[in-house]
Amino acid sequence: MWRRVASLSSSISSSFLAQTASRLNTWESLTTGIAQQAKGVIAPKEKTPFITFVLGGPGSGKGTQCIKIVETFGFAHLSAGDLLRREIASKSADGAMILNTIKEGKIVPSQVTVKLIQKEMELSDNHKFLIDGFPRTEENRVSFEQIIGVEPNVVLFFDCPEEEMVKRVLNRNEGRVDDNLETIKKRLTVFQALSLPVINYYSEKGKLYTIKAIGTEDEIFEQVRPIFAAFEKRPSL
Ligand SMILES: Nc1ncnc2c1ncn2[C@@H]1O[C@H](COP(=O)(O)OP(=O)(O)O)[C@@H](O)[C@H]1O
Ligand SMILES: O=c1ccn([C@@H]2O[C@H](COP(=O)(O)OP(=O)(O)O)[C@@H](O)[C@H]2O)c(=O)[nH]1
Ligand SMILES: [Mg+2]
Repeated sequence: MWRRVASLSSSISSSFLAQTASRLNTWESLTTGIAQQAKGVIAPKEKTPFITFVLGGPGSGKGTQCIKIVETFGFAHLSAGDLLRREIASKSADGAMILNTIKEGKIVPSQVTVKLIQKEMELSDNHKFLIDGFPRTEENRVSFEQIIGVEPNVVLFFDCPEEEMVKRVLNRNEGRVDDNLETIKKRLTVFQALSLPVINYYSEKGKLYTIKAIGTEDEIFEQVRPIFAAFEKRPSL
């Protein structure tokens, strides 16, 4: 519970802790639990987070495959889109802006999305995260790195033909304001222009795993499974 660590840390006035925390980046200061250990409240050091970004166009099957990854490998699933829709439903200050942005198929300002993701990560007891549908732009990516202070271990790209994505989204039937032909066209343009550069960035970094996202859900998962199975053998996961 990284949020609890953070709040305890702020209540400790020792200059050693203050100096140490300021030298650490945000993530480290949240995760090391220095403050708690100094007080003897806890506790073992938290595990290093293992972060997977799940990318792909609208309807490529990100959410569907995330459910299977959670079931098989025990990750926490953080869907950026779901977090934003929750903000709309809760009528928060940003709700109206988020709704308009989603209707237009555009991208919500990075700070808003990263803050929501950060909150969920802090609240989670898990150290393995699937971040679904984020980052969608280079600006999103940089903002995550700056605010959270870590990079993903793995980036999955569900590569699906546009025609198939459109068909799936129009049949999704979840009552979403953006599941209509007009918005899908805009989202596909945004995906090509803003999201593909992020995918290329991770490809160049050697972190990208491309999945051919056509076939049955189970067939697609058989491409995903070995990726995490290999990481499970390593001490980092
Ligand atoms: N392999 C598949 N074949 C056919 N339909 C699929 C497949 N995977 C997912 N779907 C369906 O397509 C729609 C979009 O899938 P979803 O997981 O929501 O995609 P995304 O999160 O990438 O937008 C959903 O209705 C889902 O049930
Ligand atoms: O990091 C994100 C994730 C989502 N969205 C907005 O939320 C919409 C729906 O995203 P979601 O991931 O739920 O869609 P999916 O790709 O799963 O269909 C996107 O089109 C964007 O308008 C955003 O602005 N930033
Ligand atoms: Mg989705």
